Amino acid sequence: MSFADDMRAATASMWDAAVGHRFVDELWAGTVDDAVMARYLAQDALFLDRFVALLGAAVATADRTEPRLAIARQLGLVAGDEDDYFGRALARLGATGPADPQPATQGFLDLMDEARGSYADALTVLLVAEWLYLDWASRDARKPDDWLHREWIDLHRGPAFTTWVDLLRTETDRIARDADPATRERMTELFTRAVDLERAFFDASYGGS
Ligand SMILES: Cc1ncc(CO)c(N)n1
Repeated sequence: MSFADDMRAATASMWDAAVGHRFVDELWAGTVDDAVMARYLAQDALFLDRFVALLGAAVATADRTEPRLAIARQLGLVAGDEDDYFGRALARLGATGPADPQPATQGFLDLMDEARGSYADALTVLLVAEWLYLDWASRDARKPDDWLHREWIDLHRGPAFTTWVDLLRTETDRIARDADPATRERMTELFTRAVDLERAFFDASYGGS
């Protein structure tokens, strides 16, 4: 197994708890309560801001042109199409102004700030965020009718998004292959923290932390 696969296998129970979360089930069914969706998206708007900074750090620290350009293109999509969804979704849900970060969100902001220091660290956190979302969004099921739910699924699935996650996985494996044991250990620690936070982030949408 590759390094990325090993890290995922090591976190399987928490990974599966996030991918199979009640929020994901309700999103697919189109039954997420508007208050839950509003809480989730308001927190995710805070996440997205720092996620764009993390993508920028990966653009800056990549050691090859090809991945640097691929990451830059994805940064453009997040700052474009995805930001457009947020604007429409939060307006429809009546969200006013930026939210205060809940503990899971703050945990992610801190993790992303830490991970900006090196390509290895940035890649690892990007990989979890995108791979785990690809996983829950790739269910083979009928999509919900309401654009609020359907578009959030569509932003995280399909051939282009799958290619993007493949690149993150390939890059993570390449960097880990050449890295010293301390770096690999640090990558594993960041990966595990990120998976835990993904689960906690979904929980928080229901008023937990
Ligand atoms: C919390 C969270 N994790 C991952 C993604 C997708 O990158 C997102 N939008 N929000």
